[in-house]
Amino acid sequence: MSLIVQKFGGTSVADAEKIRTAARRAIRAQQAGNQVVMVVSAMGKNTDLLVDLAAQVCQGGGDAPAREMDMLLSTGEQVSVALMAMAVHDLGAKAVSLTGGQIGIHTDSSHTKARIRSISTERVRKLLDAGNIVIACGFQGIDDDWNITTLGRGGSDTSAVALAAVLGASQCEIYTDVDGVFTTDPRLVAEARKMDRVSHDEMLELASLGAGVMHSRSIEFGKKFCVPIHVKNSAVFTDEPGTVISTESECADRPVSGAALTKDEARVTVRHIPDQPGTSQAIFSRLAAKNVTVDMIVQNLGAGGTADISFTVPESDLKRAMEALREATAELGGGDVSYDEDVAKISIVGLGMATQSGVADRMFRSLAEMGINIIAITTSDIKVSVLVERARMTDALRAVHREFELDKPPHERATFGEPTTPGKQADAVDVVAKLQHMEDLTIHGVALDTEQARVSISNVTDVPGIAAEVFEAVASQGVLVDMIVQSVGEDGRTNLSFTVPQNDLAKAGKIIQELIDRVGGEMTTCDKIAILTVTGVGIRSHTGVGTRMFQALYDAGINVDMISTSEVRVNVVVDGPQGETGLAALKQVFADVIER
Ligand SMILES: Nc1ncnc2c1ncn2[C@@H]1O[C@H](COP(=O)(O)OP(=O)(O)O)[C@@H](O)[C@H]1O
Ligand SMILES: N[C@@H](CC(=O)OP(=O)(O)O)C(=O)O
Repeated sequence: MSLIVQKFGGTSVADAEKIRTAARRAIRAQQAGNQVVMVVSAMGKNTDLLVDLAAQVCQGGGDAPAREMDMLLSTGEQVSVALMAMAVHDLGAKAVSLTGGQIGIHTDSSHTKARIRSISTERVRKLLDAGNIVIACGFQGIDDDWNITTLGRGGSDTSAVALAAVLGASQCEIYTDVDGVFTTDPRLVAEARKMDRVSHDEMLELASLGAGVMHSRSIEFGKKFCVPIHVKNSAVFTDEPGTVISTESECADRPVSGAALTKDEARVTVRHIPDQPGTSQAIFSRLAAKNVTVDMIVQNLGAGGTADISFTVPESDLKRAMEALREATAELGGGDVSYDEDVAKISIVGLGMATQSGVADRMFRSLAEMGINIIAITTSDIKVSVLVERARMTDALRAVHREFELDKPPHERATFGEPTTPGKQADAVDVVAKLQHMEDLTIHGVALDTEQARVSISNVTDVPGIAAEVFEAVASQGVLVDMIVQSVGEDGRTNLSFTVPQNDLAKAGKIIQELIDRVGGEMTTCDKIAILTVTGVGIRSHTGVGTRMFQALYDAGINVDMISTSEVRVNVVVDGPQGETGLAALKQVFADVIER
């Protein structure tokens, strides 16, 4: 008998009628011959109401104790599962509701953002075998000391996919208030189109860059444990397929599959820090110690012995980030820290981007045409992110959606009816081994690329259109740009660095020189750089990765020139001759977590 996990988000259990509709759906799946586990979130906006209540009670300026926050937030899901079980009974089937602790979802003790360590399946299996629909609280677990923990906002998706993985479910259905995963948030861009399918890597990036329809860590599980995920509309009772998240992209030859917006992050900049080995390590180890997740790290080449570094942090972590930075700058003996909450991050994601030139410049041009200034840029092989002023974020999202014609279906559309199970079925022994460390860090590999060169432009006028002009010039020469970073400007000037294949450096250098002769600025190039890359799953959200990486490079006496991060990789640029030493250092520091 096959087992199905059905997850119902808050929007799908917002009132009594919706709860009954969800219960009917589960009963129907059971009547079709499946065992059914429902994972349910708090009703409607109840979690938000609880967060708000906590803020009203804590007026002393401090944060509410995290343990008590979890005790409070977990109650939202407890209300839903009890009501859901009652609805199932009322409709004539058997059901038992369980809290995270009762199921045996064991987590670490990092309250409000706990990670799953393991899940016991015995109790769930017994209840299923006795003919029950099992109704599980999403979003919560229990630590070694029986404290209730929560998995971070939106975490019920992660509970659902993790349960599907341990129970060997044939599929995990995510029911929500839209028809599936769209090319961008349909609430913000009316032309957004539902995708038939999307690959794990694209979804990982989209989810971590703001596509709130899925919790990014749930995609890690989907990928690690080969769980087919179907995102569907809970209000529609048809065979409408929704979106399948699996190994395949919707269309391989399109450069961009989707766009996302993050508006709850703040930009932090540390200027005038000593440009020497150990700077990044001092900063990121302190941030990691305070469990601050960092994104969009932009470090540009230093000038006059000092460097600037900028990054974004969730607004809710800003206070802790500032404390960490005060400690770090005191230790480094210099550095001015500033922040800006009036920013939003716009990203484009697509597997096809890795092999096509002229993608980033199209994004930059579409923003320039709307008069939107780019504050900072970072890229990885399958995404480009830019920081813009918050007031212009929706215009920016619409502009990039239009530019890449995401509203139009791809020519060669993947057909439905194909098996949705991934090509590579996980080996049973492998799965069991991984399940013992459910959410531990997994690194696929460490790599060195010595075929790239770097071009850096400093002191160019910071106006809309400058990035578009630079990358259109490079693309006009047919040169494939790999990493791009644009740091946060100062006094109306900004700096841009990017990497190109060594063979193309002369071409790129010539065209950029012509450009800066016109618009001002200075160019430096380096014909031999080394790019060190760590790839894996959920790298960005494991704050320890950056720390280990920068510590290892520091210990090896290597200075980091550029950094870029994404959910599935971290790249750093170092001096060419130091590449091999850097590679050896990284292999050693990640030896215990590299997948064999
Ligand atoms: N790329 C996207 N595709 C679909 N929905 C998206 C996307 N990005 C953001 N969303 C938003 O996510 C919402 C669903 O997530 P959420 O409100 O958390 O629902 P649930 O309560 O089901 O978890 C949608 O209503 C939509 O506005
Ligand atoms: N109720 C939790 C967990 C969750 O995942 O909710 P939803 O499925 O409605 O996004 C939250 O609001 O964060």
